[in-house]
Amino acid sequence: MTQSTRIIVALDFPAREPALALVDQLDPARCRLKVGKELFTRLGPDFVATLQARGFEVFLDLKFHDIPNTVAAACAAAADLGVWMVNVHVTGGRRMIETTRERLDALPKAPLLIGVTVLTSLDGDDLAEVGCPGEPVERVLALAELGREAGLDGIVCSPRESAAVRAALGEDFLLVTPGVRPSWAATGDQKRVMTPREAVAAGSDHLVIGRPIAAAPDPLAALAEIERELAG
Ligand SMILES: O=c1ccn([C@@H]2O[C@H](COP(=O)(O)O)[C@@H](O)[C@H]2O)c(=O)[nH]1
Repeated sequence: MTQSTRIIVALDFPAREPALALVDQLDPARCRLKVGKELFTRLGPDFVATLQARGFEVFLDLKFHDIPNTVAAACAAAADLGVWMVNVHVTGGRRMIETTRERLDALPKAPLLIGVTVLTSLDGDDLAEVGCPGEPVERVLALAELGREAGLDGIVCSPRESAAVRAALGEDFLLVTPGVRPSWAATGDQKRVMTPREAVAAGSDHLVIGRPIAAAPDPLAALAEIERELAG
């Protein structure tokens, strides 16, 4: 993987026009694209096809969390869109993940299946408030182990947990990390963050980066700056 293809640009936009204004400046050789809840709810599968027609691999970030039959069917529907990666919440449980794995394995071509562990917008206090006391890293590790046993290709975690998950689960497990903030970017609602360079050094495979690029006055310059930082 080149440093550039590590980058997944999050297209968190309210409409097609501003999203495409950014996409038209990007190059599939330099990044993949993430379509999340906002854009998919507004524009649906057609927009995914528009991005694919421009040569981009798409991470469909809908974070499915439901009963096993429903999530497996939703991920099969995502596979029909030809997306590169799809995700579920690990807290949906072992059977939900196993059922989805089996459903995807029966298809001729399946996306990578990854699981969200602890949202990068949460810290220890937030977790305690929802009944999960303890350090985020402990919970991420437990969910990562469950997810791998159940058949996930990798997890979504913060780069702050990447080194611990790598040490526990080895190299053959994808670590997809949002919560990436170059030193010059605002943290916003993210609580567990690292810079792009720190994230890769910690073992992250893919860096999901939204606002530091999308909301920058010059998004292409922001992407180039991140690529420079990764190239060292
Ligand atoms: O734990 C998670 C899981 C998903 N995300 C998504 O990643 C991007 C991050 O965008 P930024 O603008 O770089 O903060 C966004 O689409 C989230 O939905 C996450 O941040 N944390």
